[in-house]
Amino acid sequence: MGTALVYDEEMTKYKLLWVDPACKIEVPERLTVSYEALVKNGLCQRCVSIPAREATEAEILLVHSEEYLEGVKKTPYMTLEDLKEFTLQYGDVYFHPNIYHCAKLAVGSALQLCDSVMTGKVRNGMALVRPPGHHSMRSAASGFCVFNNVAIAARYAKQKYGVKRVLIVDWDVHHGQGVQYCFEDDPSVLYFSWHRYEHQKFWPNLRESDYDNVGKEDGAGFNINVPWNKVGMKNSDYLSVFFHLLLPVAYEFCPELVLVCAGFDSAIGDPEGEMCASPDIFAHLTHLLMNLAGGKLCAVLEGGYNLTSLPQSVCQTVQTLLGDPPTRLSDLGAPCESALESLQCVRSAHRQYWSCLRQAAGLPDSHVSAKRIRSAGGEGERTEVGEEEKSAEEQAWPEPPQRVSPPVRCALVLPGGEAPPDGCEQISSREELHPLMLTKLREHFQSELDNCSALASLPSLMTLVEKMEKNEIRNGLAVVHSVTMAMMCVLQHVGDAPSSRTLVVCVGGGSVGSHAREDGKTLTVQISSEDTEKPTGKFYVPVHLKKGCGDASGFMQALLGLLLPLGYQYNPDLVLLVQMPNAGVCGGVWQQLVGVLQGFAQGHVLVLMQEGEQARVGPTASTLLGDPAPPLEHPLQAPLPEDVEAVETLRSRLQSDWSLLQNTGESTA
Ligand SMILES: CC(O)(O)NCCCCNCCCN
Ligand SMILES: [Zn+2]
Repeated sequence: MGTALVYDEEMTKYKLLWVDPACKIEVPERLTVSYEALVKNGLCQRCVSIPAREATEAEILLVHSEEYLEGVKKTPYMTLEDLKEFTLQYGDVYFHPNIYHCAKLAVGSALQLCDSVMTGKVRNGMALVRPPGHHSMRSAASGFCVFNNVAIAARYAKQKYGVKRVLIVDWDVHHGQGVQYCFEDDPSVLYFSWHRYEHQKFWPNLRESDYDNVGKEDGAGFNINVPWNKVGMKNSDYLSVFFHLLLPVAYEFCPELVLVCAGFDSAIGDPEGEMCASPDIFAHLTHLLMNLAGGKLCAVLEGGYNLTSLPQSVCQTVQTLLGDPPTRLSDLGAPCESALESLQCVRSAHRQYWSCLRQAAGLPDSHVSAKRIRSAGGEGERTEVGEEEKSAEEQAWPEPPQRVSPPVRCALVLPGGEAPPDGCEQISSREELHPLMLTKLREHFQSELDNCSALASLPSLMTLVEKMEKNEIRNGLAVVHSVTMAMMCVLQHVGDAPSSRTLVVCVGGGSVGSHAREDGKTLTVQISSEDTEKPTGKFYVPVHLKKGCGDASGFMQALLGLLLPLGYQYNPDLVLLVQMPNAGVCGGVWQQLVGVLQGFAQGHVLVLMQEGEQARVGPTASTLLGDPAPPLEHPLQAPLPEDVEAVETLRSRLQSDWSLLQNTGESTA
């Protein structure tokens, strides 16, 4: 299934007709440069083009009042003076004879996108619209917004398609107070927003934008505000909030539809946000949301005022929606102290509503050690003077690198005779294993080697790895006689490369110790129900879950709160995902793991399975081919206290080595 793009150049046909410093950044070029960048990068042509349409009055009235609509309806016939007069009643917004038409098109575009996704015509998509929407309220325009495009789309999806739970992720740098007011008492719509706040000093200067505004009455817990109290937030700050707050809650909420208030003023160079996250961060934020709701994701443009970073961010988002591998994010540092404090405040405020945020009993908040930030080389407080003096517009950043999708997406090595699932290429090679490899194997696997079939698939596996290294293949799956033998082969082969880094994810028990060396060429995370004899090290992380991989919530907690931060900071060039014999991992969680891990290493994920696990081949291949993982069962049970404690203990022990694991501020030290 494809990716929809909704755009109509009619929405460029309104602009500011008088002097107003607060509004001059909201220009028609925002839309044209974004659309032209999609065309120039060949992304527009890969999308399913969906026409915009005007919203009906009934659709607008899903969120707005009659009197407000009646007022806006008159603006096309107003003189310039009347327009100025009409505008004065609202804040930081302007009207124009054609803005009502464009505002109806913006809402209609969001609804068209919604229809295309909900009817299964496409998997996901983006609507490039203006005027934006998330500030507009029931009876008021605000912050360049006239109608609340995304809020109307959420109500529309619930009414027309019976959607029971909608997640709205607002990564725009401003707080979408309009959305918050709309759903704050509604437990069927989870609104998440981060926003520049600076302790209420930043627009719209609302007390209710702070982290303690968790929603009201039945909606308590379903409104999540992450205030940024400093500017200059970076990729690691954004990712930390995803790993330690948004994703765990989103998986527990288990939405049937994800709407994104896709504002790109949270990117570097934007005069409003003054943040320092690179445009390619949106490739990862999008990727991390794409396995929710069975992949049903609608991104609707909100803000974004730097005409260089905006189109780059739009392209990064659409390219990920299309299934291209995200770029590798390099040198992710520690989240800054201010971000950690905000993160900790939000987690505390929401702890009572979300079982994934329950603190491990007995581990007081203040278990973090003050030395942690300094020893992790974390910036702690960002003191680079250089950045501070440069204005947002003077900031420079590298153009996001090309995201090439190899000619073959998924290749398989299967035991003799089996046909590969549709869309996958099969690899079988007759070459002999390299003698040095054979020697190495004999050292470790004397007994198995007597069984000649043990080696059968290894030459093909090596061919698969070589094709991956040459970027001829994006990812692969091999069903082998012995996964530990295959693992050794792969790591022996890639380990020869001077600076190779392989993230090894072992699902299930069993000894993987031999290869997990401490030279940093591999980082092994083993999730199982067994206590492994090998001690935890910086590069070997055994996650012991009481019910092992059979318990979805425990597993997801380890995946989101441990494995993702570790993997992003390690930044491997290959991910080796090994399903150990008798791992007992439940299907849904396995597919989530296969889906999420493709955000690393430009999608180079190699899955190893043992013969006899053939049932898993089909679903694994479909996820490797880019199909979204099916949603986990709802409701997700609360993680076991022992598992919470296990993950928490590992996190606090490892966070001095891996600073992306941090999720509490030093102030509690
Ligand atoms: C969609 C949106 O969230 O990007 N709208 C932002 C509105 C900002 C209003 N204040 C501007 C002050 C000028 N420095
Ligand atoms: Zn904004």
